[in-house]
Amino acid sequence: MSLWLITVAMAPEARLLTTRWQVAGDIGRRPCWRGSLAGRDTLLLLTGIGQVNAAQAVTAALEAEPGIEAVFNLGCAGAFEGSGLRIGQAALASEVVLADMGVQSAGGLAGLDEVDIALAGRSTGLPVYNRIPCDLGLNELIRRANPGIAQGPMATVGRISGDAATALAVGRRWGAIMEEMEGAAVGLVARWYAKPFAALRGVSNPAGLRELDLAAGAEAAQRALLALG
Ligand SMILES: O=C(O)c1cccc(C(=O)CC[C@H]2O[C@@H](n3cnc4c(=O)[nH]cnc43)[C@H](O)[C@@H]2O)c1
Repeated sequence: MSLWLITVAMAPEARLLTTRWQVAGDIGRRPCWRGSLAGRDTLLLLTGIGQVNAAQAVTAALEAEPGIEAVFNLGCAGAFEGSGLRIGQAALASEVVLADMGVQSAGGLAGLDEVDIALAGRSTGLPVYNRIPCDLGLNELIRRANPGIAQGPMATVGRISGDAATALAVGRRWGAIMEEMEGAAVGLVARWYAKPFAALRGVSNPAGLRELDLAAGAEAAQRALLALG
C-alpha cells in the first residue's frame, strides 16, 4: 500500500485529522498520527513553526519511511490583498516560493536567479531558485475533489508581514496569493527526495494583519484535504 505524508506546523491546524486518526509515536522527535486519505495509508507529522523545523521534520520522515510517495503541506496562511481570498477559504499552491531568499538592498530583493545562487538541481539543467513548483498530478487530484478552489503561488517567509505595506510588497514581489512560513521548505526537501509535493492552506488572516482566525483557516485546509476521500 502506498504511503503519503502530511505536515502541519501547529496542532490546531490538524485537529480534524488527529481526532480521527491513530497516534503513531514520533518521527524526527515530532508527534505523528496515522490514518487514511484517498485510500492511501497516510502519516501526519507536527513539525513546529518555520522553515528549519519543517525541513528537519520532513527530512527525518523521508529517511525513516522511504516508502512515502507524496508529501503535502497543510495549514493556515495570510491572504494577500488582491488575491480575492477571504478568511475561512482554502487555496492550493501552484508553486511555493522562498520569499526571503536573495540579495536585499535599498532597491529591493534580488531573487536567487538574479544572483545565480541555485539551491538544487543545477546538475540536471533545471536549477531551483526561489520558486519550487508543485506536482501537477497531485494538484489535479485536489482540484477535482474541490471544484473551483483558488490556486496560485504561496510565499514562504521567515519574517511575517507585520503591516499592510510590507504584505503588499511581498505579495507583489512574488505574485503570491498567500503568505506562510513552511511550504517552500517542505517543497524543497520533497524535491531533493524526488517526491511529488502539494500545499493546501486556509486563510486565517489578511497578510499584514496580526489578528488570526486560526480555527477558520485550519478547518478550511483540512476539509479541502479530506475531500480527497
Ligand atoms: O504575531 C503576528 O503578527 C502573527 C501574524 C501572523 C501569524 C502569526 C503566527 O504566529 C502563526 C504562524 C503560523 O501560521 C502560518 N501563518 C498564518 N498566517 C500567516 C501570515 O500572515 N504570515 C505568515 N505565516 C502565517 C504560518 O505558516 C505559521 O505556521 C503571528
